[in-house]
Amino acid sequence: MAGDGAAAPDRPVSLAVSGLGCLRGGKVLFRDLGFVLERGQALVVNGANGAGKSSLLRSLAGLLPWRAGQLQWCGHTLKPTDAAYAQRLAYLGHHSGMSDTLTGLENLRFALTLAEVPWDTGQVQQVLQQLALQDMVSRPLGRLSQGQRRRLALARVWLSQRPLWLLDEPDNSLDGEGCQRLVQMLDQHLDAGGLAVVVCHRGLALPPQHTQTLSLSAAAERAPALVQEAVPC
Ligand SMILES: Nc1ncnc2c1ncn2[C@@H]1O[C@H](COP(=O)(O)OP(=O)(O)OP(=O)(O)O)[C@@H](O)[C@H]1O
Repeated sequence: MAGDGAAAPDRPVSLAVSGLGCLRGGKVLFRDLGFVLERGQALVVNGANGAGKSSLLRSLAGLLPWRAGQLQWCGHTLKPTDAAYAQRLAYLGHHSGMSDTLTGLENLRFALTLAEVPWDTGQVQQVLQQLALQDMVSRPLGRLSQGQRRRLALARVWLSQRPLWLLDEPDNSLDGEGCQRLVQMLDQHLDAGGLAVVVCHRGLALPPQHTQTLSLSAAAERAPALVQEAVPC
């Protein structure tokens, strides 16, 4: 199925983070943060506004330099600018990063071309169907609702064929049905052996045996608590 093919890495993947620290605007957001994700596992990150969740995700994506600590991808120690690692991840920030004037399909084609992913019409159609987007992808993005745009951004991630997904509040603007589709999408990605780090205020009903939760404290001086359980939806 499309989801499986889109997510399946060629071989088992892992991400190990240790001693990670982040300084932003002269303030320590977190320090000595660590976790390990093996094939098929997700980390859900929660915490108060301003606690540093997006900064953590940007650090993991190599968009913010990490001040302390180490990242290992499949056992190899990374530098923030490691191009091979960048090609293994799909990052979704608060904004979709798509053009308002292009249609949904044109945006997807552009994004997949940039990511050097071949266009597979069958797979694209299947992902669009799973996110209930078929009827709106021929419209310019600027004429879509926020929830529809978010679904399209998720389609971009799904079709990216990257094993590591870094998703910042992917449920933003999604209705209940959209949240269910997001969970199904993540389930399929994890089933196919992918990894995910998901920032989420509300929590997502991901499989508990494959999900860790990291709570970033608003008080930056405190060490973050890592709990081995899922957050109920
Ligand atoms: N570009 C920036 N320069 C300096 N400080 C920043 C910058 N962006 C964010 N910050 C600060 O870093 C801290 C953490 O921000 P971040 O966006 O990571 O928090 P968050 O946990 O994702 O918050 P939210 O739940 O509101 O999305 C905040 O105190 C914020 O003011």
